[in-house]
Amino acid sequence: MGGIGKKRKREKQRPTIHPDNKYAETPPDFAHLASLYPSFRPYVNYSTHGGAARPFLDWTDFNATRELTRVLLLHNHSLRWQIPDGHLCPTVPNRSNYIHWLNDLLSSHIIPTNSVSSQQGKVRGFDIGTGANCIYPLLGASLFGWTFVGSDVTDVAIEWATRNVNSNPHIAESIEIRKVEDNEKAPCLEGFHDGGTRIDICQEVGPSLPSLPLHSNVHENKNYDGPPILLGVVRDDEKFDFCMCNPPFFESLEEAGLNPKTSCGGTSKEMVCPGGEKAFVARIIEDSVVLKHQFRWFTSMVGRKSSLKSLVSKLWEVGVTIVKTTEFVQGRTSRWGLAWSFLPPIQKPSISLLQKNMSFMLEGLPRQHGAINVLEAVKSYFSMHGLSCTLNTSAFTVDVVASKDECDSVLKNHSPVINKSINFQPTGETSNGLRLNLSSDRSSLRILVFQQIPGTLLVKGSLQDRSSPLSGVFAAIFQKLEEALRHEFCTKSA
Ligand SMILES: C[S@@+](CC[C@H](N)C(=O)[O-])C[C@H]1O[C@@H](n2cnc3c(N)ncnc32)[C@H](O)[C@@H]1O
Repeated sequence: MGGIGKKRKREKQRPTIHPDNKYAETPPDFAHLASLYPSFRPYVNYSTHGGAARPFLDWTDFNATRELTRVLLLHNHSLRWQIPDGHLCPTVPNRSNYIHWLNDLLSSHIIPTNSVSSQQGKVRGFDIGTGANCIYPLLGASLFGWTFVGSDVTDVAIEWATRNVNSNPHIAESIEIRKVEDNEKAPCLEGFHDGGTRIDICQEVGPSLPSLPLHSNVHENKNYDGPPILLGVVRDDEKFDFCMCNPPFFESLEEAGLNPKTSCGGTSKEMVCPGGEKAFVARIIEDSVVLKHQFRWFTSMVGRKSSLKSLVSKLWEVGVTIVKTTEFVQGRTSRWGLAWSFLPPIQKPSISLLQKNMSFMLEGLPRQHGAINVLEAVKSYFSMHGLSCTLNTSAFTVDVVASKDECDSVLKNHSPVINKSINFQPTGETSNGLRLNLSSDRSSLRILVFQQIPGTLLVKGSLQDRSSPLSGVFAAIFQKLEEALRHEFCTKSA
């Protein structure tokens, strides 16, 4: 009983719909829509189970789901829309979640806004594989006034996406539909190794690509060898605030299968690519390394948690500065949003100059990752950068002593991979009070780790005093530490 109760409680706590989503409070009212739109009426059935007649749709009927999407886009977004039989039919609440999450990212000011100049001050996005439905550009333009390039490889997608754009003259100017040539191979990526053998995946075209780290885990996976995705499609002089993608999730038609409980359509071109979503998004990551100065945010939807995990590792390997993930839940289906950037995160000067204490939480840690492991990782992080630090296992603290120059060099370096087995020689003793070798240009900061609840740790950082020479870099150092710990403990435990 207790177990079931707990499970229910956990299910209730699962993230569901974005709070700004139109359907967050009130799901679509089928009876009301049927009363307004006669074409929708034939698809609404009523169950009399339990007294009151409750409207419902037959989700296995493609025409019913398509008509629902059509009337929702018309009713709630004033958008005229249609797709051909059998093509992927988007659900509006689900696709809106991605758009709202993107809006959160863009307005978060985590990275500079002016580093990639947008067209006439308007947000500009690139929708990879916009599909016949062109759903993301239509929603993004209508909800937030964004402008878009929507790309696709199939003639049918290009024809119907163009038709959907032109049916909405109020936003048509904001959306360009761009054909990706299917007969071209994506530009070659060099430098991947498979068991020590160098593999050149295809013949190189366009700008040369940097070698990726040799320990890239991509050799475990199938490589993408389809048409270009970003590189070769985005023009040299173009800049975008973001790219987005709902990739072909599956490796084969068999894997795509048919969910007998729903009928959202989807042709093989829409649903399947060799290597599946992992290969497709891995290629977006590789393209992003080359196009890092042309986009503020790169994002993609991911259909499997296992893909998310390996893609996040790949991102850190290629040297991104930020990774953000989110979970989109609709009914019983989960999808994940993955975002990354190569821009330096904004280090808020007001905070770094004034703030003496900072903290963050590490959540969802597996049992084997306790406070001591995190403390050891903190010590390892700083000592790998050459800073002297002391771990006090009874007080759950690490005291770090550094000069301003040493801190600056930490900030200039890429985050090192935390190596928990590193040997470190402490330079001083600490108990509750600090007793470290502080010369005049050196100062100390203390990191404390507390267990909040099982699986959740609070990491606190505090400067010895506000006038410390480290006060100007404290926030930035602490942010770097947070990224390194999240990378070590949160992505690997995902
Ligand atoms: C899962 S569908 C997504 C359609 C739409 N964005 C949505 O969310 O419903 C994937 C789309 O990617 C397109 N596609 C596949 N490879 C592509 C490539 N290299 N460049 C652009 N589009 C591609 C497919 O034709 C298909 O329309």
